[in-house]
Amino acid sequence: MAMALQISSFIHQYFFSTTNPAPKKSDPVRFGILSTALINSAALIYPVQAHPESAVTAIASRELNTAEKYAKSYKIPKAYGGYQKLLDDPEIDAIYISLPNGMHYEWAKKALQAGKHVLLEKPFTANADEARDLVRVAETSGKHLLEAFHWRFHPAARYVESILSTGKYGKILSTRASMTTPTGTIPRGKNIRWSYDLAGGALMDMTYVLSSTRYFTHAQTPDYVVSAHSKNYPHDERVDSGMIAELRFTTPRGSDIKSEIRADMENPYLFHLIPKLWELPDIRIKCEKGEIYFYNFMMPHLYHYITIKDKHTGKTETVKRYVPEDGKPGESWWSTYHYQLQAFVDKVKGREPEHWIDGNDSIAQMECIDAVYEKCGLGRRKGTHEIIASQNTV
Ligand SMILES: NC(=O)C1=CN([C@@H]2O[C@H](COP(=O)(O)OP(=O)(O)OC[C@H]3O[C@@H](n4cnc5c(N)ncnc54)[C@H](OP(=O)(O)O)[C@@H]3O)[C@@H](O)[C@H]2O)C=CC1
Ligand SMILES: O=C1OC[C@@H](O)[C@H](O)[C@H]1O
Repeated sequence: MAMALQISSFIHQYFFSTTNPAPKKSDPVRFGILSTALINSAALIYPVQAHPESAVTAIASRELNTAEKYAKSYKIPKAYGGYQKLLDDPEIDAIYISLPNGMHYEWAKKALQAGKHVLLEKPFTANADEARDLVRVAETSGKHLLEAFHWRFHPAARYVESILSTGKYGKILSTRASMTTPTGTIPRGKNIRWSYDLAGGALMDMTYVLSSTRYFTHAQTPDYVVSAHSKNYPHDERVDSGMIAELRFTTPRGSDIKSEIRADMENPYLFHLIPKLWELPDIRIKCEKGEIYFYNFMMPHLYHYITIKDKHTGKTETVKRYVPEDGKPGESWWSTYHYQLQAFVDKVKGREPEHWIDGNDSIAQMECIDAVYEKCGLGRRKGTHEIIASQNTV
């Protein structure tokens, strides 16, 4: 189902950004994009079209020809054959990195060292060691670095967070987060999600399940991982096509919170016949005095609902939040990516964004991912540069 969401998001983004083009201000944040990845248009190019203070100035691909074709089709002024060439361009302020997971660390580090701000796709890096080093480099560079957990910037996510922050429903007891896509929607083989060398795998790709769990519980790293079971890709047993795990967290919001997560890139069909298209990414949060359920937390701009059950009264309320409640900037058609862009531009411009994800949060997220991979026996993921280095020493 995740793929269907992705396609809907492209259409949504294309439609609303082309019908709401923003007149540009004189000094936009000039983005360069590393790679011609599929996600670029939904995550950055279309949101930029509808945003007054940003511009996509350059695209880089491994091949110049690919970059040129891409630049032409999206009306991007400059095209580079080679990622470093784009980083060397002094007319670029910020880099959006949509490279395969295993390449995030290397190129984010190079971008920061070239004096650029960085919007880095999830997962932040291949593992926590890389995350720690990258955050250190960002701090030294004085540039901003943001992990592109777009969903957290949307008013629906902000709303769930605000309910929990009131403490009305007491301590959190347990959470259950899930993200799946039916078998066949990510075709086996070439897709980066199946490559060990590019740090693919279900938990890496559908890392939203840990992100949502950690965000709403205010958790950093788990006290321990109770269990973790991977379903392995038959063509490369080091890659998880699915992952189920149970973690325990102690946080300001609860002690020994039981958190279950499930990610599956090959979700079996119901009765071997029906793809479970209704299984959108969701999270259930059980508290002492109530229960909150957030359906489609990952792309809430397309559709979502939030149910809040009060254990005391027995009443259940259903809420949808497509715009911020308090008059803050936002339109009903703004996607998670648009909100994310707004926050990123605010930060670069020296304004206080509505929401932000700091480096320590991204480090803790990668520590959780490492812990789950260790527990299931697959071991922490390796970065592409690490794999190449180990091959060269053999
Ligand atoms: N925020 C979100 O909603 C989403 C985020 N993502 C994240 O974005 C990133 C990109 O995902 P996706 O758009 O599916 O990626 P794609 O597979 O569409 O693109 C990846 C790009 O990376 C470049 N690349 C460099 N080296 C390699 C290599 N060895 N093999 C393959 N590609 C290579 C290629 O660009 P070129 O040839 O131009 O150099 C390629 O087009 C991932 O980190 C993913 O987790 C993905 C989907 C949604
Ligand atoms: O980040 C993502 O969001 C949508 C999914 O379809 C995709 O696999 C993943 O990379």
